[in-house]
Amino acid sequence: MQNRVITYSRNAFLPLTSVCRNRCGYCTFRRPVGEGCVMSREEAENVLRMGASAGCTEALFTFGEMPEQEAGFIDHIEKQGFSTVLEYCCHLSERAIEYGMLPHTNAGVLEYDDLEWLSEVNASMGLMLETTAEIPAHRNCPGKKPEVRIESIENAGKLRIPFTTGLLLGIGETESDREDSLEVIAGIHKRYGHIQEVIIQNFCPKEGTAMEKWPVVGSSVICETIKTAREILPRDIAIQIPPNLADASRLIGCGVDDLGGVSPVTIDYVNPEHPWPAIDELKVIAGERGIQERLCIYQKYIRKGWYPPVLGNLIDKLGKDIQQRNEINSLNNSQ
Ligand SMILES: O=c1nc2n(C[C@H](O)[C@H](O)[C@H](O)CO)c3cc(O)ccc3cc-2c(=O)[nH]1
Ligand SMILES: C[C@H]1O[C@@H](n2cnc3c(N)ncnc32)[C@H](O)[C@@H]1O
Ligand code: MET
Ligand code: SF4
Repeated sequence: MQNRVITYSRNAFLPLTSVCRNRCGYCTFRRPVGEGCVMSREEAENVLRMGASAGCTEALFTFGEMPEQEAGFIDHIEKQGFSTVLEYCCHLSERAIEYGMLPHTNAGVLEYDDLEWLSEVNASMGLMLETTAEIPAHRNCPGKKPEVRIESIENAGKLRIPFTTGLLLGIGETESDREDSLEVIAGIHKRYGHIQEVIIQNFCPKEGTAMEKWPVVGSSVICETIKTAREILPRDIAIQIPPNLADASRLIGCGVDDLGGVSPVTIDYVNPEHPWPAIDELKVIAGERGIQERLCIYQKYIRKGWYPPVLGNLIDKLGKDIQQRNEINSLNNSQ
């Protein structure tokens, strides 16, 4: 995997709701229940339309965890014509498929049954483990308890959902906690075989949060963690870093395989102060390894047929589309 080409996915980011039952000390994405706390159908359709015309292959649904547990939320979701955010997500996933994009959902922790029916319209799903350590940043976060996250990731394995997980670095964990978190992910993958990528994401302090002045981890810690991840994780798991948060060109040499989802039509709503590099810049970051587009479901899982029947034709078509684009790009490079 070390010398394989660097990959990325072209996506359109839809933050369906900012309401969340957790209170992570590092997060500015979360907002209280109020006007505009649910993305309207019109806004969502706009992002899907723009994404499709920009050649995106993935619709990324990321939002607050179990928002229905927050008082007054139901009124806001009902205004869009749904009784839960997952019903809304399911509807928009179907719309995304009609627009020609593969849905990938990161909704936080989900109940087994919810995971099961949402997976019927998703090509892949994700949930960051964050860390196996009990840390103050996760006080008042029922969904960030390590055992709760681990169970959810295992459930995705039982359901054969191609899965993205990862670590958030510098939130109060120690070096040995990072090793422990990676061992846990490796162990889950050995049992279920569904982890396609692990994100090594560095925490970025945000103004107005409890962790505004919290020290950040430097590139050397990120690099060490990537190397440790490469040692601990099975070879078939890709290591992803977000190119808008870290010094990606330097970290490539540490064992990175992938630059994750990059959205040409929206900002990164979780890290709005960090714009993504332009798609042309990804080529510079990847250097001699070269850069190629991938789908949100990796080849291995396409071959195994780990996707719902409704996605068969679209996966086939998009696979051919990106193959053609990748060939044209590599031809241009060799001229
Ligand atoms: O733009 C972002 N994309 C995030 N993504 C998107 C991700 O980079 C891509 O959608 C996947 O690589 C799938 O192609 C996540 C996906 C997950 O499943 C879990 C966590 C994340 C976290 C982020 C994030 O913080 N910012
Ligand atoms: C969607 C993912 O975004 C990450 N996330 C949440 N807040 C921050 C932040 N301040 N800096 C970096 N990553 C963050 C978490 O790991 C979450 O699971
Ligand atoms: N709320 C979910 C989680 O933290 C996904 C998005 S975070 C902005 O797991
Ligand atoms: S990081 Fe996710 S779970 Fe934590 S408060 Fe923000 S939206 Fe909620």
